Amino acid sequence: LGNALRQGSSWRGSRGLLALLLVVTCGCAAATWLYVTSLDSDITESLARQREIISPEPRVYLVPCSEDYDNYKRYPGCTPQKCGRAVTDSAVTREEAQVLRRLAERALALAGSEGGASILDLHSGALSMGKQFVNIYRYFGDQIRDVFTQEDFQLYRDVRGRIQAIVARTFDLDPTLLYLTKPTFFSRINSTAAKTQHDEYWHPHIDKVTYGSFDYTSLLYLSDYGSDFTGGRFVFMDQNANRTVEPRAGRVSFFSSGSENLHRVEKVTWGTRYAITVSFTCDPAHAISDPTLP
Ligand SMILES: O=C(O)CCC(=O)C(=O)O
Ligand SMILES: [Fe+2]
Repeated sequence: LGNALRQGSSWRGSRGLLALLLVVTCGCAAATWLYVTSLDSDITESLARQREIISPEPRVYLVPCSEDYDNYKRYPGCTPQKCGRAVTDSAVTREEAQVLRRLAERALALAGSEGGASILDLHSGALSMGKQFVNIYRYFGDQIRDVFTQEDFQLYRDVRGRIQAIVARTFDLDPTLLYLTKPTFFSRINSTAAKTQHDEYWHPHIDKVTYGSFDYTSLLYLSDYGSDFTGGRFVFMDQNANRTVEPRAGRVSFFSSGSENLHRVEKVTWGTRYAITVSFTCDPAHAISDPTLP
């Protein structure tokens, strides 16, 4: 009997050991899974889909500010203290976006890059042509008045003002301490293979590093993802995930320009994508005035 009891208890003991082993194995598997998925940056979330309408309030996604801003002079009331991204479909109407898109089509039809990405900067007059740029005001002279009207410039100024107000409201800034800066430009992207570095729009970058004076970047989309073009989504590249914004005509996406907002644009696979990049600085020395016809 004593023997049988001893055997019984040792059997119970090894069953306990087996259960413990099972728990440890499952625990290890779960930890490994969590670790692997945390390394996997292929998780993609959408911040804004083309088919939804984000209105009246912007959809705001805050992230901690990077230390980038510490390397620059601080401008109270403007320098980012609140960082992140936001998307709104109520700042610019689809009709206004269409007017601006037609303007971009007319202007970029004058020339354009040989590769897939062309830009037009109304301030400097820079327009992609073949493998380089020309100054539209010099190159086309008075003819440029057939392409742009005073009303076009008025609409551009209006839209710029509305975007500035919404950036200021979202990030708790004084709107009068935010200035337009350069480059501010129209872009046209299609699936033609790149011919020069200027055509390589898809590289991950930080606007503050690429463009220096930027503190807040805004993008006004003039065409629709999925119907005017495919590919070409905007991607915020976060530590653990990619967060996309699908372009929609009239949609404004805006964000603080530091490394908290590393981003890229997917390659356009079909069709043509139009957008305007409107950038803001806190440094009055880098301010530019609204473009006007010469
Ligand atoms: O067109 C876009 O969606 C983004 C372009 C961009 O990243 C830039 O102009 O710096
Ligand atoms: Fe950018």
